[in-house]
Formats: sequence, C-alpha cells, structure tokens
Amino acid sequence: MIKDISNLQVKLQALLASQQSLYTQGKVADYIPALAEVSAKKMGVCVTTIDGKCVGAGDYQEAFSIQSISKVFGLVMAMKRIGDELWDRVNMEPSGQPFNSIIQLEWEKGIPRNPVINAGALLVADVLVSHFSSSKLAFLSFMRKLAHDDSVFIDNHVYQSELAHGNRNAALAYLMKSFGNIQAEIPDVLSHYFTQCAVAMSCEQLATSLLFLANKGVDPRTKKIICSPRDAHRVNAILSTSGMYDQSGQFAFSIGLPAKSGVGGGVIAIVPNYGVICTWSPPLNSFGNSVIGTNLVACLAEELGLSIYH
Ligand SMILES: NC(=O)CC[C@H](N)C(=O)O
Repeated sequence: MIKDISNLQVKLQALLASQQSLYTQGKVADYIPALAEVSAKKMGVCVTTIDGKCVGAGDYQEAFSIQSISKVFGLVMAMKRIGDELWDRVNMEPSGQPFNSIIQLEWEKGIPRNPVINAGALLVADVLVSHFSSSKLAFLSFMRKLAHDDSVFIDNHVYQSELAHGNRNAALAYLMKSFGNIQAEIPDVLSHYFTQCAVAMSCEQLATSLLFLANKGVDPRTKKIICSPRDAHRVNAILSTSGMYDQSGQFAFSIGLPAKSGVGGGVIAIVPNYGVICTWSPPLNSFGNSVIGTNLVACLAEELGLSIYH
C-alpha cells in the first residue's frame, strides 16, 4: 500500500516546485490583521513517520500561526480531563456550515455541531479554563511536550490582533452562555481560545507533535500514552468528517485522511499506523483551507497510496 519513501525528499521538492505559481489562487486571511502580514509565497511540507523518519522541504522549519489546528490539541486535553461528559455539551456531526457560523447554534440550543468548528472549540476552551488552574500554560506545555521542543511559543502580536477583532467568536460564546452551555466568564474563554490559536509552530514541529494520533494515542518516541486508543480513534473520526469544515466531504471523497486546517495556512493530515503530513501555504480557498496545502496533501496521499478508505 505505502510505496517506498526512500526518495521522499526529492519528491517533496518536486511537489513544491509544481505548486509554486498557484499561490495567486487563494487569499491570505485578513480578518485577523496580523495574519495578512505573512507572505503569500511561503510554502512548506513535512512528513513524519511513527518509525522515526522526518523529511521536509521548503519553509518547513519556519513557525507560522497554527490557528484552528490548535483545536485538535485542545480537544485531546478536554477529552482527557472530563471524559464522556464532554459529549453532553458538544456534538460529533459535520456542520455543513462555515467554521465561524452562528446560525445553527441558535437552532440547536447552544450545542455546537462538533468540537472543531469555532463554537465547539470555544466550548472546549471553556472546559479547559474551568478545569485547569492556568489553562494557557497547560496548553503551551502540552504543545512543547508533544513537539519535544521548548521553543514552541505564543505569538503575542497575533493574539492581540485576534483579541481586537474577535467579535464573531465573542458572539458565539455569549450565545452558548445564554443557553447555559458555558461555565467560565466569556473574556477568560476568549482569551484562552485566542491564545491557543496564536501558538506558532513549524510544519516539522506540528507533524512531530501529532504522531500520537497515528499511533493509537502513544507518542512513538517516548512510548508515553498521550490519550487512549479510543480517544485517538474518536479524534481521527471527527477530523475525517469535520476537520476541513464545509469541504470535509470533498476532502474525504478525493483524499481520504483525517485532517485539520487553520486560517494561518497550515494543514495537518493523520495517516493512521504510518505518520503525519503537515503543509503550510497562507493563501486560502473560500472554505478557509489552504489552496496549495490541500493540493500537497492530495498529491502525497495519491502518490503514496495513503487513503484510509482503500
Ligand atoms: N479556521 C480557523 O483557523 C479559525 C481560527 C481563528 N482563530 C478564528 O477563530 O476565527
């Protein structure tokens, strides 16, 4: 199934070259002004495997804003902390709506469709704020532990920028609070959420830190249990059905991997029992997913035969 990856480095370089001119097909996010300062031409890709390989090309060691990719890690922390109680407060269905949509949330009485749209991630942020004495520090140290790298940092410029332009997320959080589905104070929930979105990491660091999801919850380098096999399965299932927002169906149809995007231009894809792909290219399509990043994952999945549906 998975072909020989001995010349993966060469393949990755060639793939990047083939995509280089396509950055004009998308638009760099500017609703968080700090994100618009990043060059549209940045491009990186990294593949890590559970047997210890790490191959990258382009800007794969440059840190970028992980944004919604942080929702994966927040979810793992919340599942671990409160267990099945979480699923009384957030659902596990695709939303069929844009990531920051508010309309469904009122119809469904403040219960978000899933934990990886904004409403669901704000709910998860509430769980973390309510169950950790310092949820931001706990989040950052979780990221550093998973990346095996203490240089992972929170980009304060991005944080401040989103804080100053976060009205939509505030609206989502207040609406959930009005239904009694948020426990902490809204400014604390928003501050945690914007902090985790403002974590800066490279493709290499992200692809390394997510290996546990390809390995039934166990970090393959330390053999430490990060989450249970059941939770790893559940997170991968949610990423398969909802991780690429309203493009998740098309992504499953054509690529077939659990994946998550962020408006900073990152895309991560989990290849169960094999490894992780992380790509970065800031210009986004209308769904808020990186145009080139999605193409790169598609090409690699096809070339290496990685789809989970084969
Ligand atoms: N899709 C995303 O990456 C969205 C994250 C961003 N921080 C927001 O809440 O709008």
